Amino acid sequence: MTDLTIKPRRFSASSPLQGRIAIPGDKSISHRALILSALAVGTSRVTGLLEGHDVLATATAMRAMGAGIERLESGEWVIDGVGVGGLLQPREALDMGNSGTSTRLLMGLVASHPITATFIGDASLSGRPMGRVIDPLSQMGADITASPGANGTKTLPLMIRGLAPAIPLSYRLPMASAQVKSAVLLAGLNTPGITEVIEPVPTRDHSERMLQGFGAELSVETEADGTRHIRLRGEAELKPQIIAVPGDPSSAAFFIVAALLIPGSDVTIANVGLNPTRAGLVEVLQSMGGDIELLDARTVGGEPVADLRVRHSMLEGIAVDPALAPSMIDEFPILFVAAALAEGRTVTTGLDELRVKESDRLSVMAAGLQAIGARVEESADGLVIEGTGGDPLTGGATIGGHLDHRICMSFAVAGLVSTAPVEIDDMAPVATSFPNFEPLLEGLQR
Ligand SMILES: O=C(O)C1=C[C@@H](OP(=O)(O)O)[C@@H](O)[C@H](O)C1
Ligand SMILES: C=C(OP(=O)(O)O)C(=O)O
Repeated sequence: MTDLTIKPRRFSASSPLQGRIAIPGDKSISHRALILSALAVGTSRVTGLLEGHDVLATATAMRAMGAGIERLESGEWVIDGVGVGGLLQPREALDMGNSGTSTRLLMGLVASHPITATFIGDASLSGRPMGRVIDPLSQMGADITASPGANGTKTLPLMIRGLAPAIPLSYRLPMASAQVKSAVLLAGLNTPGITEVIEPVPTRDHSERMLQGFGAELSVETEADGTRHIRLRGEAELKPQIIAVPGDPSSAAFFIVAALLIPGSDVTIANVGLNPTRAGLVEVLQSMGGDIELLDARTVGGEPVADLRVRHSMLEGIAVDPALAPSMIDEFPILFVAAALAEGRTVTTGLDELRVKESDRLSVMAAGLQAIGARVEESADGLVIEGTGGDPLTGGATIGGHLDHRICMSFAVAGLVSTAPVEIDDMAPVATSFPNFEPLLEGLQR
């Protein structure tokens, strides 16, 4: 799984980007398509599956727990499910690579099956907090032994012994996290009675949509203040499905921002997922003055999708509403690059969660942007950025990618709008979510 070849790359001031591209499948939806297909009774087919390392880690782990998972051709996969309750004891440790989503969702599955699994991962993943899933899953009866991390956190490697039947739980999320929500719901699938997740701040709802699509009894009730109560009836029988995975808005984000920033650009990005719980970046960039046109809005695989036409625009700084953060949580690194070239000041707050992603995305972005000439200040929960008003950044520095795909791609885009080249020490992590990022970029440069 882990490719140890280091790929240093240099990104230089770019000619206009022009043309049409299709980006790979959505990472969140791809994980869930594999997991739920593997738990259905019968054969499911998935098209447009993201074949990034993170999703492949989920596929390998589900195979190790008994599912039949086969790749027919690019993006097209067939999955023979074992049925809810039918997961087998994996013989070896499950290697989650760099993927937080794989780890937390699969921990949820194991928690309510009568099996024991060990989870391991790379250096980045092994530093990330797992207490957030260990707490609710332990309340459901799972027995979990984790490694001690920095500041009292619980981390990988960890071992989880599931309990079947598990104890149904009503759990109020202490942080806005779709991974924690999904871990509890997936544990609830093989648990008698009703498992409830109470979500004060809405996060991506792909698990809810797809569970309903597979025939699980799941309801969502929203209070006047927006708090969502998601209730799932356990011991569900999932029916196999045919799933078309839409393009990943989090991958599209790099091309949207590159096209907005590079003069003369006019790019159409086909088939971009625009689920409202994911579309915050488009809204923010449009309110900064970005020319992003939604074409042919339609539904693919139960998710809203459109083609996006993006043209070079002068952006204006903005105070980003922290309530939008969950709907663009993975897009802040590239938004910071956009803000660095906007006219005036951009202020972001409420972003503590960025500190526990593949890297501490607030401090890594602040330091990297400063190194290439941007004016950035880091606060406890956000960045304040004074833009150049469209002038290029200085560039001329080497940026550490910190095993974080989104950091690598954000600074690649920054290199395209810098006077001197920006070197990324290792672009290999990009293969976790967007294996063809570089060829797609080269194909658009005129
Ligand atoms: O559920 C998911 O598929 C994801 C949820 C988010 O993480 P959190 O739940 O930690 O916010 C996001 O950052 C990640 O890339 C994918
Ligand atoms: C945070 C991310 O992924 P994960 O948590 O699955 O590692 C991401 O893709 O930006």
